[in-house]
Amino acid sequence: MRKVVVITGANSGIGLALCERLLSKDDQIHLCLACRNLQRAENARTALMTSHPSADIGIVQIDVGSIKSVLRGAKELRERYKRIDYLYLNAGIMPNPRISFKALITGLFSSKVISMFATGEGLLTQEDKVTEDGLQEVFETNIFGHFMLIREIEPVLCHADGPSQLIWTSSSNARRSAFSLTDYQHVNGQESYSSSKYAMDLLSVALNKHYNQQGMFSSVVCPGFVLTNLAYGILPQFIWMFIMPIMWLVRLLTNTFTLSPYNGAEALLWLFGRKVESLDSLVKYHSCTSGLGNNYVQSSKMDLEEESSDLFYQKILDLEKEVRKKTNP
Ligand SMILES: NC(=O)C1=CN([C@@H]2O[C@H](COP(=O)(O)OP(=O)(O)OC[C@H]3O[C@@H](n4cnc5c(N)ncnc54)[C@H](OP(=O)(O)O)[C@@H]3O)[C@@H](O)[C@H]2O)C=CC1
Ligand SMILES: CC(C)=CCC[C@@H](C)[C@H]1CC[C@H]2C3=C(CC[C@]12C)[C@@]1(C)CCC(=O)C[C@@H]1CC3
Repeated sequence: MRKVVVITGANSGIGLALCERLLSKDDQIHLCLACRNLQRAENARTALMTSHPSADIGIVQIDVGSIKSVLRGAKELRERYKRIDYLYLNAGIMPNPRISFKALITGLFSSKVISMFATGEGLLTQEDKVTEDGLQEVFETNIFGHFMLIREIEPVLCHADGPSQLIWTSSSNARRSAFSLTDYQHVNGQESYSSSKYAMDLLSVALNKHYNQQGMFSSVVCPGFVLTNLAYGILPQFIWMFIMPIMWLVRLLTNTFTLSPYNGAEALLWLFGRKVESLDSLVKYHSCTSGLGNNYVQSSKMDLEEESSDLFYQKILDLEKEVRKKTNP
């Protein structure tokens, strides 16, 4: 039977590169592009069909920043598939990013220069807003919409006849100090992206604890720094192209400058087909590119305590209840 692979945010960047690479690895899969914009999804399908003419590709419209859309999309997935083998939770935003050039210049002459390039720590702030659902946009898009999606399609994800895998696109920018259990949506602060990506680590650990026995396994990936639409929101594309030689030099310092979506998708692809017994819930998988341009996967321990993961899980379950009450009074 064909393996069913659903990917959110599949129409561009790392998501689209992952689709290309999955089809090259296994042309027998059924790929489902879960995107918010149908025209962009169609364009992505056309591009994928050009390179893989016999590919089996479906589309489902899901805006993970809208509960209504998630519920509608999830219903469609439940009706369309008996089982989903892989769910890549990849869609993500970093709205209105601002670089602190002062921090960048200071960082260049400090001992933290390598970690600054690897994680972007201290260099970026964002401006978040409240969605129609009354949630912080970054939290809802990067985390909560995806969580609701998982909950809604649980019946097709959890089965006795073989495991299913959830694979989150997190970030090296995920930082414990940007996250607070008392402000898990990051209402107060300007690092909503970093906070949401840290929340992803906490959630993945909790999902493993609650769902492994039901056959569902969750992993977290850091794709490194990749030049995609997300990066073009930070600086225009022509500036990135202009400083490309500098970025290749930075690659000599840190293997996290993967730069191309193809390279960034390395760890996401590596997890496809991996035996779930070999995965460690408390580990993140990083796409890495060496100075010579070779790709490989590295793992690192998550910076968390299981107790915080449990507490966050309880909070997200409470929020789910609240949101469901509002949606279906
Ligand atoms: N670029 C980088 O350096 C890094 C990126 N990441 C993460 O990788 C993931 C992919 O981003 P990347 O490929 O870089 O950037 P892109 O902007 O190219 O891709 C983001 C994808 O997410 C989709 N998306 C955004 N908001 C929503 C929404 N509300 N509902 C459904 N889909 C949505 C976008 O759709 P649309 O085209 O309609 O906007 C797009 O397909 C993100 O989670 C990002 O945080 C992590 C580490 C580094
Ligand atoms: C000379 C040069 C390379 C300048 C660029 C400086 C910064 C704009 C980048 C250095 C590290 C980058 C980075 C990200 C954004 C751009 C930088 C801060 C991310 C935060 C983008 C989104 C992620 O998920 C992680 C990235 C980590 C590294």
